[in-house]
Amino acid sequence: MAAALHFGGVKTPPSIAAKETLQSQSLWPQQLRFATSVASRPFLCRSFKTSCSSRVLKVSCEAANLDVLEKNVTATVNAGSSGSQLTCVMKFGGSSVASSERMREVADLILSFPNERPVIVLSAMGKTTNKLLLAGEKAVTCGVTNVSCIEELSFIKDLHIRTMNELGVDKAIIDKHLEDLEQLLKGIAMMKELTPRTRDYLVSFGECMSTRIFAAYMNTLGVKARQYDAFDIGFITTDDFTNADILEATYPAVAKRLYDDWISDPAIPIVTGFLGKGWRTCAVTTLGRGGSDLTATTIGKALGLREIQVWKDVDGVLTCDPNIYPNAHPVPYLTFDEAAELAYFGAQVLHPQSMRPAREGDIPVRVKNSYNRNASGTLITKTRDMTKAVLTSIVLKRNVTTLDIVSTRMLGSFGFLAKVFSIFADLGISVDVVATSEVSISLTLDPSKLWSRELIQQASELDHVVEELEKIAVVNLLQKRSIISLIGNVQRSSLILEKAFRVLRSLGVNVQMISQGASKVNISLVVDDDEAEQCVRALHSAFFENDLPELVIDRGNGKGNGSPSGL
Ligand SMILES: Nc1ncnc2c1ncn2[C@@H]1O[C@H](COP(=O)(O)OP(=O)(O)O)[C@@H](O)[C@H]1O
Ligand SMILES: N[C@@H](CC(=O)OP(=O)(O)O)C(=O)O
Repeated sequence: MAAALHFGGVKTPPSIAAKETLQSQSLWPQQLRFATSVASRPFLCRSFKTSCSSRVLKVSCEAANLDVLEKNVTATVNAGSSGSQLTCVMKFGGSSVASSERMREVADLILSFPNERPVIVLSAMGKTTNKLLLAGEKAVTCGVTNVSCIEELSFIKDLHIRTMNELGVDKAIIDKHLEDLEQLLKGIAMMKELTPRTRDYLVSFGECMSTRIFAAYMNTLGVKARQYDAFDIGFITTDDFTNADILEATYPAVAKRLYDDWISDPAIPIVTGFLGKGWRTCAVTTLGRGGSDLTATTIGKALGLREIQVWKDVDGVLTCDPNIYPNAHPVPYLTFDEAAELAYFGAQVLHPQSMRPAREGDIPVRVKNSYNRNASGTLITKTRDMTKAVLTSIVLKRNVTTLDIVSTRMLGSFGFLAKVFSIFADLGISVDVVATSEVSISLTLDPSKLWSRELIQQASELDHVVEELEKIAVVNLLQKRSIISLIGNVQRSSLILEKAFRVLRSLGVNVQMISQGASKVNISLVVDDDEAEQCVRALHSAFFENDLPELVIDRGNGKGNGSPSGL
């Protein structure tokens, strides 16, 4: 296998000390509201402006027919005072709103920021999405008459009804959803199939119900709140069911709808996370698992808000997955690039695409713990002071397939690389990590793209990839691999690699591939799945607890004997 390392120069990002100082003085400083220019976000009339004019894309979507009308719309924002605009997004994930008790806590948390006028984004309660998917799968085989006995359906009904009872809200608000959900499951049972499109419609019930319950609860507290289904307020997506992308038309549409409503009748918007509307089909789509983070950052960008807060069940982005290493600790600052890389390479804490809107809108993202609101969390911004940074976080992506492709020299090097990548493009398979020489390529395939397909389809797609590649190369397909990503200051790559390899060598682990991404914040190492967790734990100890193994001598068995030598 050929592995290529490319260590390019990295510019030291300017310090964000000024912004950080403001934020440390007061958690959500008013001053930052005016930090970015209105001109850079033409749709918005922020601060003291009383009206603004902008070109808005109006999308009307009717039965597989998309009309995109460009219209000059004058949105009049009669703010009255600087204090009346929406200020931030607060997103609460499933773990934050898992029960009535949690919903009370979240309402209290929101109200503990009296200077904020937030847009709230909610996920489905607890593990509702998983339960809905399981119920759907059971419905395929259980027969129509047995649908009402599906355990997960009963669980979902009980959870939501109990929550409404305990919160004292009118149960009628989700009666129709519970009825429709059961009907849908009967439809699936009758058809004996669960298509990706139906799957998305099925899981949408989770967010549609949690937001209705929460908005009703806020109203009972005397706080005016208004529920929104994202697919009704302009979240326009591709029709890639289960993993849809947000289209540009979303930003002006969402901004117009939320601002118009806010101006004419102010009420805290409570928006369903995770959901959209396919631009061709007009059917409900989802943004991929964990997609409510992306909903939050999209709204933040659309409205040009001061800050996007994502409230989780951990004290921020941690130095590694706490399920692998319970002593992982919070990372106080990250750049959008670091966070994106971390999310893309498998850290469940953020949706892989969620940093894009925040970066484009240059809106800080704060990851906080709704169970421990005083923890300072992680602040994600465009730049940060990297002078002292070495490693920020270690991320593990399991169950990866790697391919070693060596040219049979039927093509020149240009033709070879182009042909290889065109095969992946034609099959719609994303590649994660790549290392190349002139005549060979080692790469890993993005498992999330394969997960969304049926197992049988995955297997035949892999066969097909290999078959195509074998026309020009010798191919070696290796499964059950893991990517360990070292996210940090790759300007210190030699230091990072020296330390990392010392740790891996002490474990007797051979790295099968190594690559540094173009983002310059990530070094990826590919190892066997069954060695990966042990490696992450040892790397964490070495980098974050200074528990570095002694230098070792290789005695020919690849394991070393623990006695120091110059590496
Ligand atoms: N590097 C990491 N930092 C923080 N949490 C992580 C990390 N890697 C994995 N996790 C997991 O991500 C979970 C939070 O993400 P998620 O479940 O999507 O939150 P929510 O449902 O609240 O949006 C944590 O409970 C933790 O187990
Ligand atoms: N409920 C969806 C969307 C989401 O973002 O959830 P969470 O915020 O709990 O990760 C899911 O489980 O994927």
